[in-house]
Amino acid sequence: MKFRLSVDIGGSLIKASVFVPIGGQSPILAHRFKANYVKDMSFASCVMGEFVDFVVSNGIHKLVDHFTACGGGSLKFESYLSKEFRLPIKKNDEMESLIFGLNFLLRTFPGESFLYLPEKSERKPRFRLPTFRHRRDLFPYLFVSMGSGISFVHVSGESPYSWERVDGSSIGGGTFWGLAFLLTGAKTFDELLDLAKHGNSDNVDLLVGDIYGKAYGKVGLASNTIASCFGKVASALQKKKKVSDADIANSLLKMICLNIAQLACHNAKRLKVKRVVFGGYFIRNHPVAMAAVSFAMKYWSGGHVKTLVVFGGYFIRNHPVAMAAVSFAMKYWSGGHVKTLFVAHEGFLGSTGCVVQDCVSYLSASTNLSMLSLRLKSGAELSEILPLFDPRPVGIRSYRKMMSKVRKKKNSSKSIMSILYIIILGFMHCAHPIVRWLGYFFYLFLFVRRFFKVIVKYTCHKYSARKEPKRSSPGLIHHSAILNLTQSAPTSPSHTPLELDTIVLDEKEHAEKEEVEEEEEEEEEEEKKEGGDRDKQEEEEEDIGRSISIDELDLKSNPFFATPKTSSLHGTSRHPSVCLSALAHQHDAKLSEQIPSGRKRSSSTGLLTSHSRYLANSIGGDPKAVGTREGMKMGIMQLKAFPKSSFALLPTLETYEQVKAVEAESDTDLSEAEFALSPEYSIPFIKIHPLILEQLECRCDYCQRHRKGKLQ
Ligand SMILES: Nc1ncnc2c1ncn2[C@@H]1O[C@H](COP(=O)(O)OP(=O)(O)OP(=O)(O)O)[C@@H](O)[C@H]1O
Ligand SMILES: CC(C)(CO)[C@@H](O)C(=O)NCCC(=O)O
Repeated sequence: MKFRLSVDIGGSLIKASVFVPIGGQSPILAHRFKANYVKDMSFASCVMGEFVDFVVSNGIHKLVDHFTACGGGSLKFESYLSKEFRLPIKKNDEMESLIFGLNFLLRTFPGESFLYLPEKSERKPRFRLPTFRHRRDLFPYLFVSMGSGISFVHVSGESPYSWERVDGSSIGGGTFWGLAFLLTGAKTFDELLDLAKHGNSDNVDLLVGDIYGKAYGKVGLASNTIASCFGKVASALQKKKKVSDADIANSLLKMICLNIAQLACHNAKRLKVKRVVFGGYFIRNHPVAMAAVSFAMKYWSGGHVKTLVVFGGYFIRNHPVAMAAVSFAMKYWSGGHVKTLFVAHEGFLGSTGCVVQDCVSYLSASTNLSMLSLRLKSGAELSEILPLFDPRPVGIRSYRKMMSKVRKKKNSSKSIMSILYIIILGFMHCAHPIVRWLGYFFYLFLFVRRFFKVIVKYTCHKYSARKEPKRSSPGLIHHSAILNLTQSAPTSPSHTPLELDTIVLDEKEHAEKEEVEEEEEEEEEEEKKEGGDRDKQEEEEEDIGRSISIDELDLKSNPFFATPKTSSLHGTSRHPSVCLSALAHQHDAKLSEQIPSGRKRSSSTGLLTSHSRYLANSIGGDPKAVGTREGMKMGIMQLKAFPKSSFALLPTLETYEQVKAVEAESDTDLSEAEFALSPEYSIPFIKIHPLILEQLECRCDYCQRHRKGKLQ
């Protein structure tokens, strides 16, 4: 799997996403970018050259063999870009990429969409939502792309072709940008947002109360409802009153957002859709915009449309005023029936869609979105949106430079300190004996500390050398996970195992592999049909692969995990370890094939621990966290990401309460998470949750002895 570069070249901005596979060409890169992820960058369209410079100076164009592009600029700048990068461009449709990216993000990443509820908690107004795992929860919806201009797209399904652009508005982000620059002294977009945050639109807008003196109750207009945007300005200027830039920016932002939300509401009503999703860089997590759009949606739907609104777009950009205004507006106009959602990667929907589509088409044209989501999650992590116009500290090469600077600095400060120590040592001879002895003790302390540091460093080095070496490194599990995209969704335990050592670099090789695998699968199926005994075995295996919900596990009455007594008796993670290692013995042959050489231990528990660490590594987690609360959290997040699997990372989960506690702490809803043996890996013990082992009546010595003891 190679790097992927995608760009969305819009009317105002260029958004780029780079897919970085784990264990990339540079070890620094692999270290810096722990796992596969899509990294976002953005540039103003007017600085197309700057974008090209960024890609070229960081050598990103050398890491890819082509790049994908969407948006109007992908057509306009096609020949310019392909000449600069000396790479072929694959052009994707703008709307198609936006929808693809949005569906992918909403269906894949928990917390991608969030409610903005400033009235609930001022300190933490965001309420992150889980993924839309079920299609019925999401489709159909109305997507509002808030870019330079506004597009309203009706999305009826997951396929990238199930959409129709039903409306548009030329009053959008570009309008705000242009008018705000005209009307205020702001020089950058960020300045504008800052102004809007501190402004008060009531000083500029004419309210119903300003006209009526109170509410116009007969037609349902509250006194604080805006009767006319900027309606106070003319009279204020006539009276030679100054209108502040902040108030103008705040009012303008609200005006445009309210207009967009109003159109969205009318379109939603017309199309009878229940959900409206807003995206585009214009919103850009900006609280004023989000709040304004939310308010408008609520107002204009008149409370009749139960609407789930997801706002995106860089315009809003985490801005508390915009988010509050949108949320308020949506609630107001819908009579409380509208849920206003914002998306975290709003500005990068197109480029993310492109990069993900590119991964899909590279591997297999038939791979569907949900499969990709599932697979990417094995190592995927979306980076935070990086600041605009400041690509320097984030580039690959710049990172290398940065690191070498840090190293140089460290080295020079070390040598200065050593010289200082020698000088002090010289002076100490002339000092009072007490001071001298204190000095000697201090030096002894420094020496001992250094000694331990060296030991720790040596062990860590040994460990990290294991962590990210060339082939057969744990990190490569991600490669495999991605490569497995082409295989059908795992349904039976006999599913093809992951090949940790294989990186398929070209489609041809991959296609050949696939053919062989398909043949093997067919053969296996025929064999199974032959023997009745085998049928039985198959049934058993199917049962193991069955998904079990956490509630089904009835953990409270589970003798192993329900009482604290059990945990004190067997230590925190002994039992699962023993169970797991018993299973490990059963599958020893397979294990020895799959655990990288030199990692096998004589003790089965040791084997398990090493394997848990190995697994932690491979999912981009902290191996030191295995068996700790952090490890638990990570495991839970992982369970969420792989709904059909469970991990050995969870052996310390002893009680249902504990699961619940971690669930609450990690802001994850586990009610839908399924705990089951995953058939994707041929190493079953990795995937077995200790709680499930118990359910499955594990036949390992330890469990059997324990059961006997209980019976007696
Ligand atoms: N730093 C910024 N500089 C310029 N505009 C910004 C910035 N941050 C947010 N914006 C807003 O984002 C808008 C652009 O949004 P977006 O990138 O989604 O649209 P686009 O793709 O350029 O346009 P279109 O989709 O209409 O072709 C701008 O018009 C502006 O309102
Ligand atoms: C032209 C696009 C689609 C380019 O992204 C966008 O800016 C837009 O939807 N503008 C509004 C055009 C209209 O009035 O329908």
